[in-house]
Amino acid sequence: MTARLIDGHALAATVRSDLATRAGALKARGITPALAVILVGDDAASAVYVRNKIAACEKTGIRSLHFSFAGDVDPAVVFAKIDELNRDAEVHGILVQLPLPKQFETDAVLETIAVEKDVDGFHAQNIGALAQGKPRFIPCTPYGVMKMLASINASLEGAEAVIVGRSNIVGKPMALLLLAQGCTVTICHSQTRDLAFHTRRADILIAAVGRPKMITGGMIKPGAVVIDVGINRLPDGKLCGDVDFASASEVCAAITPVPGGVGPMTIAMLLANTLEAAERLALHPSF
Ligand SMILES: Nc1nc(=O)c2c([nH]1)NC[C@@H]1CN(c3ccc(C(=O)N[C@@H](CCC(=O)O)C(=O)O)cc3)C=[N+]21
Ligand SMILES: [Mg+2]
Repeated sequence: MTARLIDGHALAATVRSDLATRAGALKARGITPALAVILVGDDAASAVYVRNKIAACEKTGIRSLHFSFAGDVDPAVVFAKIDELNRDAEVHGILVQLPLPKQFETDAVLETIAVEKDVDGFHAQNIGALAQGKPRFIPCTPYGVMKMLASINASLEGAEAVIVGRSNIVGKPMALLLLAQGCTVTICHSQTRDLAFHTRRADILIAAVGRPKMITGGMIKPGAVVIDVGINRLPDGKLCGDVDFASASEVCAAITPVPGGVGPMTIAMLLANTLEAAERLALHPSF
């Protein structure tokens, strides 16, 4: 291994310590920052992520409220809960864990969350604000990736950034953020004709497809920065990313591990957005 490792756990701990200070300052003014998490169904991975989120809240002095519903729940029940949380002045952030069961229209659910409490940044208005270069909440995974790039002083102005994956929650907002920092951005996806042609040009390569080890060393430009957003569970139970770490780390300059990379930073930025929401609501109580 020749590449520098970008340690998501260490960076997340740094972010959390700053957040804990800010949470303390809010509490001194009588405001306890609070995040409400809604989980529908019994997806095992979702349960792990939600547990990690709640544990991270506790470490940081953020109150967490957790609401679980059966997988066959009537969507009206979940809409009613969101509505109640939207009105609750003691709740600053609301997150509905994705994916939702089939009977839900996901966009309709996300659009129900009050924009000023949408700490995932998935509401159409918040995505729109980001697209216009006036972000209100930056989606947590791409936000965490930007912090990881900053932590190694990656130069972004004029850099070739290639994103593999075009999801609304990672690929698209990631492209907007890199674009805003001066990268020339390419988004690749399942219909891209020659994936390796694009990835080999990348100074910054972001893998967010959900296909285990699909990006191999031969697809990477020597000296590139490689960010692995994928979290795949192999048949043996081990986690791996979308990047083949062994071959990639022989070629690139810096790389994120899985686990211990983007995942912990995603959670840290969720807490950051929750604190941001609480601070804004403290400043503008009528907001
Ligand atoms: N409304 C919503 N917001 C999200 O932010 C959201 C979501 N839905 N649905 C699913 C994805 C995925 N996601 C992760 C969060 C933490 C880890 C994480 O903690 N990963 C650990 C390992 C966890 C494990 O052991 O499985 C790590 O990479 O080291 C991973 C993935 C948030 N997401
Ligand atoms: Mg994607």
